Amino acid sequence: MDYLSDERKKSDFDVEAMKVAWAGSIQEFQLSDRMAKLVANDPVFEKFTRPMLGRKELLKNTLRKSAHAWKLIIDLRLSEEEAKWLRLYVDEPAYTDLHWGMFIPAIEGQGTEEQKKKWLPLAKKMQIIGCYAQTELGHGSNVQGLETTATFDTRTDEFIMHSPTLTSSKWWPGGLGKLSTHAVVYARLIVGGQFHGVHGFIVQLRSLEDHSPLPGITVGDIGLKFGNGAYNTMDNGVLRFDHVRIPRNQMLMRVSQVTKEGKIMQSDVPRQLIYGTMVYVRQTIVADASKALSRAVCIATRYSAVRRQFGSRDGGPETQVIDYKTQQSRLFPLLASAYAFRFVSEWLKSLYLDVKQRLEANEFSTLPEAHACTAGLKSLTTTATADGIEECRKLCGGHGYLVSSGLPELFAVYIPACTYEGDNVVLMLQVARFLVKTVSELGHKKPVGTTAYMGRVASLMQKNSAVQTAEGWLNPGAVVEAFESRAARMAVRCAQELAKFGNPEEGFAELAVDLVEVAVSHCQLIVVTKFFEKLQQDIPGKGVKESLEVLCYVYALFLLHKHQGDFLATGYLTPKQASLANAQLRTLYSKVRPNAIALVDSFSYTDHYLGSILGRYDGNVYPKLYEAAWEDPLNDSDVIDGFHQYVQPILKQRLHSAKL
Ligand SMILES: CCC/C=C/C(=O)SCCNC(=O)CCNC(=O)[C@H](O)C(C)(C)COP(=O)([O-])OP(=O)([O-])OC[C@H]1O[C@@H](n2cnc3c(N)ncnc32)[C@H](O)[C@@H]1OP(=O)([O-])[O-]
Ligand SMILES: Cc1cc2nc3c(=O)[nH]c(=O)nc-3n(C[C@H](O)[C@H](O)[C@H](O)COP(=O)(O)OP(=O)(O)OC[C@H]3O[C@@H](n4cnc5c(N)ncnc54)[C@H](O)[C@@H]3O)c2cc1C
Repeated sequence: MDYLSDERKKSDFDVEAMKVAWAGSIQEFQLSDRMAKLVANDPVFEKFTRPMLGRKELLKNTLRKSAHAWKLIIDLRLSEEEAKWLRLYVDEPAYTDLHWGMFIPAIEGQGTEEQKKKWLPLAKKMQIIGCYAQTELGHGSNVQGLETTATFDTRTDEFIMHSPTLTSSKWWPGGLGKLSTHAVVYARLIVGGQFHGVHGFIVQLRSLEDHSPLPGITVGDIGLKFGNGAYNTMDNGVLRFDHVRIPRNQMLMRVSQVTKEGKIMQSDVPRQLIYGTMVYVRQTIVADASKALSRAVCIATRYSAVRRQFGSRDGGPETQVIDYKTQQSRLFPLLASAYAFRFVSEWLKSLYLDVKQRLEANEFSTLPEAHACTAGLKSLTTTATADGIEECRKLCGGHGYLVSSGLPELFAVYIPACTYEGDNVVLMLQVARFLVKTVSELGHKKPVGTTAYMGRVASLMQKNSAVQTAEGWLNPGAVVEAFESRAARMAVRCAQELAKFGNPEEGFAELAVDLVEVAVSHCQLIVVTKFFEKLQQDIPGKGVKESLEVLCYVYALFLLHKHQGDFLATGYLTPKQASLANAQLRTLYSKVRPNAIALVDSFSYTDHYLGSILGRYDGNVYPKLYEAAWEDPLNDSDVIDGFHQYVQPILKQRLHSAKL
């Protein structure tokens, strides 16, 4: 029985067409759908018992699933793209994520042609397993502060990898703890006693025969992390080197080369390319944010339609909690954000691919913008998603706290995204630096791309909003101009404050909080703009574009309401205009309401991937929650182990004293 069928009948758009719009194209939809079903129908990928397992059993279980996934990839001759989707739907962090997601991209981006030819075939056939070993116990954010050394020995034509201090121990790399045979290790290059910056080195860690650590290498797992199951399926590791020698040709040499004689040769490639893998991964993290948020929203939306509280005094049905305005005002902006992040990630991927092609042709002019966009959008979307998952848990009331809701594990797995690949504050400060530089160059350099609006800064500083009615906000020009004016005015104001400091670095440190707010406002502008640009494309299907338009306005006006302090303080809006935006937002929520279930169905998630009783497609929540309770190991017997030993004596003592 489909308990949500009445809800599904209420929608006024073509759900199948929306699935394609969400996926990006019919091909993407079919590919992803095929992989989702392949995983969902395979009992090896069962995941409901995961949070109950001890660490060793948990990790072994992950290895079993990864091996099965690899077998499927080989047997079914899946393409790299199909394999990526398959791993995503297996939905279990594993060493393979770092192998495919960072080790291989690091070699692709920073290796020479010769190095790629040697290492990539081995890695792609999984004859070696690699990880990305950058962070240390003492330094993560400050990459230039890493302490591991790679000292060139001209006599033997080798680098000596060494961990000179405790704080130089590599700490955190996923896949390092127990599984990687190799790592791209980031270390201070020392040639002729001089420091020549941090570079990547391919280092073998474990024997390919018996997997034992090679001489001079100490390696292990860093221990349990937040949550049951969750990220504990990953062997984040610690690594120390004691004068380990590697051949010279294992330094990744696309940016700088060290010759046999110990000479450093710089190519025309900027040194920032050493950070290139992080740019690539940050871009993928934005797409992952839309996945994680849409999952949480799907669970909370379906459950909000099933759950009823209050409202009936005559024995009739109570009110579905999704009909409460407060529930809508918390849930629908998250639904809109999931779509907004999906479309901005689509755009970011195309920006990244363009930059990648240019880099391959040694054209580096767009790298700073790519860095600012990937860093800023990674920070913005992961912060919103982590907060959004927790909000979805609250939206599900008490049952959201049950592991079987799927939300606790999703939250525990997701939240480190705010930290890994760059702490979100540190990344926003990078965006702020880029914006301040853009403002300072306005006199002689025309800003382009996502900062083009800064070129109109004079008019954005003067013009105020012309919106007079709530309907007046349903105008892309009015909304985008509001976000542009806010971002431009905040950036200029900050630049003026910075100019008051004699030392710019001192000013930057002092004004860091304001600078982060400037960066956030710029990134929100990007997301809003890219959503409107998406709506200008041809989006087929009855009512699909109209529904997306509603979500786009919800996203923008929700942000406007949330940050109305900024919009008012910069003088672009009057309090009346801000309250008109809020009135429009209420109307928009009423438009989302009948489509809410269809909008989450459009994510096309299988019940396996959602992993949630509250978010089941058929809405059959209560019987399944009840059944699941009896599957808990505590309910294997009526009297639990330990009762007779620890509880009964207390009870007996009470009976005894009562007799007295
Ligand atoms: C999925 C789960 C697995 C997780 C894995 C991990 O976590 S792996 C570990 C993840 N770890 C982290 O994410 C660590 C986070 N930390 C970092 O990325 C860096 O240490 C930093 C960016 C914070 C500072 O860098 P810095 O000390 O070099 O100092 P600086 O600020 O002065 O910058 C100098 C110049 O470089 C520019 N530029 C900077 N980055 C990039 C870039 N990617 N591209 C292009 N350009 C970039 C910057 O704009 C500036 O340009 P300008 O003004 O001269 O034209
Ligand atoms: C689950 C997980 C997986 C990971 N996987 C890998 C991996 O595979 N490979 C790898 O190399 N690393 C990995 N990491 C490490 C990760 O990249 C770092 O933890 C991350 O870059 C943050 O650095 P940090 O830990 O040094 O934080 P810190 O920089 O110590 O942050 C602590 C606090 O200081 C603040 N702060 C720091 N610098 C500044 C500043 N300049 N201005 C203002 N505030 C500042 C931060 O905002 C934060 O609040 C992983 C981490 C996690 C949690």
